[in-house]
Amino acid sequence: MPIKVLSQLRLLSPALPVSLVPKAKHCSQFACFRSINSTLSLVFPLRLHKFAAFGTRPGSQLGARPFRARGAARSAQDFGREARASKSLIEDEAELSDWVSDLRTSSLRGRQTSDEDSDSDMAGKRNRGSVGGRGRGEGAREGLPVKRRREGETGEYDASSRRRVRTQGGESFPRNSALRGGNEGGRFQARTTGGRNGDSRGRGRGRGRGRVVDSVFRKDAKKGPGGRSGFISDQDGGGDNDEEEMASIGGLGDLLVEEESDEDEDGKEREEDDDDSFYKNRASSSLGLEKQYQAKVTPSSAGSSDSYLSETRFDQCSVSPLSLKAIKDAGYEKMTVVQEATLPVILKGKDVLAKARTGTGKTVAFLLPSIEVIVKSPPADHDNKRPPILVLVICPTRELASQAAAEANKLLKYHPSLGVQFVIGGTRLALEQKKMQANPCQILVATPGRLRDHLENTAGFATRMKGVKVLVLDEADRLLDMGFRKDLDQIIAALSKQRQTLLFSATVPEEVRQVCHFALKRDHEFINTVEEGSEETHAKVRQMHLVAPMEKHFSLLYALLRDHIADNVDYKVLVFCTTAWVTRLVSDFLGELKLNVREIHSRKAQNYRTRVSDEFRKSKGLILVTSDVSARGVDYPDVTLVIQVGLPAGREQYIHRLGRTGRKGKEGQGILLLAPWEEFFLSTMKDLPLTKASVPIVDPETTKKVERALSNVEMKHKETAYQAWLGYYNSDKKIGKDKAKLVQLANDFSRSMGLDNPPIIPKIILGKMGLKNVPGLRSS
Ligand SMILES: Nc1ncnc2c1ncn2[C@@H]1O[C@H](COP(=O)(O)OP(=O)(O)OP(=O)(O)O)[C@@H](O)[C@H]1O
Repeated sequence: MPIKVLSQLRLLSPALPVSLVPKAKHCSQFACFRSINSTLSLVFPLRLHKFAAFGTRPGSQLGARPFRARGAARSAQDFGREARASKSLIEDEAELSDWVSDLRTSSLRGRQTSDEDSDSDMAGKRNRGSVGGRGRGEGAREGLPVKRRREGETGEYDASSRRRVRTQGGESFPRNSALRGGNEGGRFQARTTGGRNGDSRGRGRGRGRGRVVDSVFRKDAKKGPGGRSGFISDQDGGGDNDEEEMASIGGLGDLLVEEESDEDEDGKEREEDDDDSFYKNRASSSLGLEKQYQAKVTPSSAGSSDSYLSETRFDQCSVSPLSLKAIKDAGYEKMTVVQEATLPVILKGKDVLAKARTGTGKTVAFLLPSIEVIVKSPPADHDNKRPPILVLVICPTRELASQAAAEANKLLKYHPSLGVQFVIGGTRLALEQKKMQANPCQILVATPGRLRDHLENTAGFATRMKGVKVLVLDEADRLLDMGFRKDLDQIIAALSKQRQTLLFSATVPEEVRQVCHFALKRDHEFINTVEEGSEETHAKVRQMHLVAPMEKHFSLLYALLRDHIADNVDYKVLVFCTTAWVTRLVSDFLGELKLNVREIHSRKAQNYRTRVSDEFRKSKGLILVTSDVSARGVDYPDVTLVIQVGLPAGREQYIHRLGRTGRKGKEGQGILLLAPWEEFFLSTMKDLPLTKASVPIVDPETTKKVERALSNVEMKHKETAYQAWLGYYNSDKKIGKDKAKLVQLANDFSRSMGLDNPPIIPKIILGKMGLKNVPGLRSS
């Protein structure tokens, strides 16, 4: 009884201290919870895995080398004692979803818990990019109503605010095509923030802290520190190649709220706006002393406008010989531009916010100096049982955490006393706890939700966290959006204020730049390697859009792929779809057309996703149809084409998805396939070099083939795709506000799959979507 179920959950909402939670596990109404959970997972396909206190934790993660104690005991307050106040479940929908999940996990089905998150669907809700709300990651869930939205999530907002960039003099102006000029000078902008407010941002390019980067490197190189020697045998920290869609997602709280009135929903929005203004106020005060400076890369690195490597070699920098040895083994000789720009600043101990294009080596850019900080810092006194974590890297996805840990392992190859470990959602907390106890490492890579779990539930962990010298937020804009902020608040509160903080991302929207100041010191430096007036995307990636009626999308997609395959023997294509279920549908469809295709999304079991991800990384001649689980950070080499079908979650998400091709200075191609009513999205990307794609030929024979393929796709898959499609676009303010029109469009989508009669949707779901009694829908 879903309504009853929701009311039962609501009964639990006023305050649910963690300590009370385990009792739920032994609740006599276990069967009832199981049914709650299965109903909820059907209706709200959330990722449900985190709430450790409610039951067994799934999965595992890999540790690496042990921590070598270097001193005596050191005390710190246990975070547990400062644990969060009890709160409403509605306030923290992700945790509620996790709790529900754990009930399911503990259910009599005896299912392998490590697959839990595959049951959740993160992809049903439009995720408006980095300033999006709780529906982060791959979006949120299939077929869900998503009412709670923040102003910052709208395309219009993105359009106006995103394109505000600073001139050398610090004034803001809209970026437009006239300002694009490549980076003939090969220069990047590096600025500091930290003080001045408002419009009088002061000094112009080249003034203030101006300096020439290569001279800095030469100077620094003379200092070259020594290092320890030895070979590390234990490399397991990087081996777990899990996929993370997001540490947690929003939604259930939304739904509970939605069940009530619009006023409630508005109230929720106001609550979040209040959060925003709190951070923005803090942010603007930290912007008061803003300074700017310009740095220059060496002339030779200025060659191509898209050059990702600088002329500076790692051995010209102040890097320890053992790190240099590892860098050499990894095959890196010259630094990438972002590495060159950030290394000396980080080594000086500054907080840094860095922006650099996708695939340009940001991971090494933050890992290498972090390792150097540890190597150079004197041994501290500490509790041998609870040795401090010295570097903490927080990533928004499991995949990224795993990649970063693997990269760290490469760099630590010759540092025998240093190790890396990663902790990620969707895995068994207890196992992580054991591994951390047995093998405490100095570097920890984590997803935010899981990190918070450890803070709250792992003995001594909070004490270890107090030792963090360097905090890295990878994909900073994503991490600092509303969805992760609560987790981050708690995490940051648990860290020492003496730490150094580094924020890296390919996209740093202005509003996030402001919000992010809560994590950084006032005198931090903003190092932007994307030249003013140039695009955030790679010049070598040809970007095109194709606007066509929805009924043609399947044929056009097939024709685009067919043509691309014909022209590229070593084709490697990513097809991004709006939701997990739409991803499955498209994959089925392309499979029916005998294309070599794989699918990856949050509905797939973790081990399958890991396997497919690995296969795609290594393969050529393969198409990977994917939801936004692959949008950020995933380093698939040599992707020749990225196709995005339907509205991306936002401008930033478009850029990150596109960034899966053209990595490391390579060429690539991107095509955005939209319906005419989605064309408005292009206005948010006017400063990007998108051109109109030529429409591929779809002859009658191809049309027939496509129709046949669609008719072979399982009906159930079409039904779920229809529902997911409806949920996704329903959450878009622009499209979702006119429900009748939305349903018309959904029915067009249904027809495009070959279903003239749209699939039936259960009334309860329609109610949740706010679509009850909307003409054109069929309900049961
Ligand atoms: N100095 C270097 N020289 C050559 N290759 C490098 C260097 N530094 C990093 N790389 C490689 O470049 C690739 C891209 O790096 P990475 O994934 O860190 O990019 P990124 O900027 O974080 O991308 P995204 O924004 O998509 O997350 C990786 O395969 C990495 O091993």
